[in-house]
Amino acid sequence: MNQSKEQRILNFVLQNAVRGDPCSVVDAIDKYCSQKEWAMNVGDEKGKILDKTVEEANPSVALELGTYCGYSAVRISRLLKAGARLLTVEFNPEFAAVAKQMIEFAGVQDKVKLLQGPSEEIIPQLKKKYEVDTLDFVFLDHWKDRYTPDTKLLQECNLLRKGSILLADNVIFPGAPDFLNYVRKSPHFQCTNYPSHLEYMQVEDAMEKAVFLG
Ligand SMILES: O=C(NCCNC(=O)c1cc(-c2ccc(F)cc2)cc(O)c1O)c1cc(O)ncn1
Ligand SMILES: [Mg+2]
Repeated sequence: MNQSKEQRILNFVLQNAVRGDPCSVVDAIDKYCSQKEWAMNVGDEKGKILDKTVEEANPSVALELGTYCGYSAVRISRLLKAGARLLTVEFNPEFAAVAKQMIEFAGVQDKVKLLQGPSEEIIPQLKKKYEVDTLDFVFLDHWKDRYTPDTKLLQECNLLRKGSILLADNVIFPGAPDFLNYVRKSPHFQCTNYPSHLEYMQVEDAMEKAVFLG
């Protein structure tokens, strides 16, 4: 059975990165996906915006929606303080299997909990099943038409607190127009747009930061 693109990315990392070194894993994925096969990792240009936002949030508990191969899970978790944790949600079992190996190779498995399943099922379980009180940081990078319903669900489940920071990828390309509308019109969010480019391409994209005001 021939390999998937995601398995090829993982194999390139296993052969070209340094076990236990998250930065070498991130760099190896970027090298492969910019030179060999495009893939929907957040990439280095938007990754730098992600880094700055994670540092601003300095989260004890972070949530990522859309793990894919684990690129941003590794990128985020390398910045977490001792004892902090990242919960990352992936719907697609094949992607989740690759991401699990990527996270373990990077040596961040003690900081990251990978949850495989639909976000709309997992979000309502976070408090009771995953012992979450509130989320300090949320990275939205899953299906673009899920950004708005899942943001509403996070609010309904009382998972956000005054100052919780949401960061959304791809608000220009592929685009999340309803999400931009929702958070920018809502009195409960303070929004900032960060123009950038689609990973590994010269196509315009942007990230949107939405701080929950309570
Ligand atoms: O594939 C699932 N999520 C990936 C979401 N991410 C994206 O779709 C995504 C796409 C692009 C992109 C950009 C240009 C282009 F030509 C095609 C795609 C870029 C990105 O940066 C993304 O983040 C998925 C599966 C599933 O079964 N259930 C729930 N989610
Ligand atoms: Mg994305």
